[in-house]
Amino acid sequence: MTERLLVLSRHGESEWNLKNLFTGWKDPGLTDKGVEEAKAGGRRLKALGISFDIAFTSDLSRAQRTCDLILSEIGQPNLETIRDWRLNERDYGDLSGLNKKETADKYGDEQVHIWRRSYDVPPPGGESLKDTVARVLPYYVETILPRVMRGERVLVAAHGNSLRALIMVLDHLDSTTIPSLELKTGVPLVYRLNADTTVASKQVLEG
Ligand SMILES: O=C(O)[C@@H](CO)OP(=O)(O)O
Repeated sequence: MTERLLVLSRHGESEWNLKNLFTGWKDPGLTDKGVEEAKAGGRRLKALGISFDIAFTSDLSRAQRTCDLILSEIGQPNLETIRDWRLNERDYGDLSGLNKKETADKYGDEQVHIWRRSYDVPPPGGESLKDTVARVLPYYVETILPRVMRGERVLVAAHGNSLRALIMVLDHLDSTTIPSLELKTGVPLVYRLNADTTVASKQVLEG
């Protein structure tokens, strides 16, 4: 039977997650805790006997490092890995590098929540989640999904919002339910798909 395994993981905690800064396409590295989170995710996958045929990650180092750490933990350090900007974090535009708390103090909690979690309101000069779906989804459908459907076991190590964009489609969330979906750093989500590409099962590998 074809396995159709798709594992998604947000990167481990980054330096800017720790400092509470809007990150987007900026490229901070992982903190020590982030490294540990990524390794722990790898260990949980290993404990389930999961291994991969191909990995995908973004153009950003926090996701690439997370991908490498997961693959090392499961004993596949040299696995073919494809990097693509379409898996990048949502571009935070003019907010990139600003402190989230200070920005909320300046513009109000409600406005900042709209910029952070609404479906179709972009932050100034940046991408909305809808814009992010518009680049992540074609990449998923054209490049990632065909591999899953032919039985390759696929790892995607990416970002909070590029994965929220993908999960919105996989889990049939809409613009009213997506705002409450939060992804923890370094926690792998194990999806198994049906022959019609819908989700057969989903497991959250939390510690
Ligand atoms: O700063 C970012 O790029 C993201 C992820 O850390 O922030 P948010 O929680 O607002 O989606």
